[in-house]
Amino acid sequence: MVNVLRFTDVTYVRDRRPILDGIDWAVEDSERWVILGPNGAGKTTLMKLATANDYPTTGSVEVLDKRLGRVDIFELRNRIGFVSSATGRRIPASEKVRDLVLTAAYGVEGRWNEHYDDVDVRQAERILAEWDLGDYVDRAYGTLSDGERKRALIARAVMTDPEMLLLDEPSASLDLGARERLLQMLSGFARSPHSPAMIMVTHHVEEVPPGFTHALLLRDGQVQASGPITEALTAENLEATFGMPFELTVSNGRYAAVAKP
Ligand SMILES: Nc1ncnc2c1ncn2[C@@H]1O[C@H](COP(=O)(O)OP(=O)(O)OP(=O)(O)O)[C@@H](O)[C@H]1O
Repeated sequence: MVNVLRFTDVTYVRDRRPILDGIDWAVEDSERWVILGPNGAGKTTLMKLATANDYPTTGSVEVLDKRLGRVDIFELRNRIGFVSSATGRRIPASEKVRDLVLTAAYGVEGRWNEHYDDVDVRQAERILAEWDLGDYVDRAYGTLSDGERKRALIARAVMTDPEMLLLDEPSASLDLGARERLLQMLSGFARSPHSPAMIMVTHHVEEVPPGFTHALLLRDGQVQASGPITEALTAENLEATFGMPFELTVSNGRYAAVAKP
């Protein structure tokens, strides 16, 4: 087991307000974490630190064994796969799907005049096929549906064989079918021993892919619960996190929560 992420007493303060407050959290390479919490709880801020896109105000964040503030963050970011709605907005609409994945190997968005090796082209096409986009390699990114775009962005994120894959609300805005399809694929990916550590932010327990092993529940910048998913993702912890009582059910690894009448 290798530690890919370690937060020690992390505080992140803006406008004199603690947005993250005393966070202790560690992730190992075999773990798949889901992060839940109400709007404004600090989930995106946590992601920014975990992807080396910002620094804590106090405390320490170690990403892939390197302490933020003492390491070249550009070298570190090459070892991390990250998908968020902001990532998608940076992709030119005319970008071919194959190039979208291929350019990840060179850390650029939008193909210019780079030369790519055949081996990279084949790898990009293989990954696209794995994410069910084998027939879309010559399509422009802007012509894809939301669900197809999400899968294309994940394919791009895994192209560089990252040691950690972070997904910020990958199912947001997807229709039921597209969401279920994505969840099935994420579930399969999560269960593969060859996959990197995974961390996924979501607003809904229904979107937790089976195979995810751990959960972190955040409220007002503080950890309400954290640990193996069966211990952390409980009705009691959801109530403490969202401030209302829930009935929580689990069936075939899928969670569902409704407010108690
Ligand atoms: N740079 C900043 N300056 C001031 N306030 C900030 C800054 N970044 C985040 N915040 C505030 O910190 C709080 C947490 O924001 P964050 O985006 O991390 O929450 P979140 O859990 O991801 O929310 P959501 O579920 O709505 O996406 C919010 O109240 C936000 O307005």
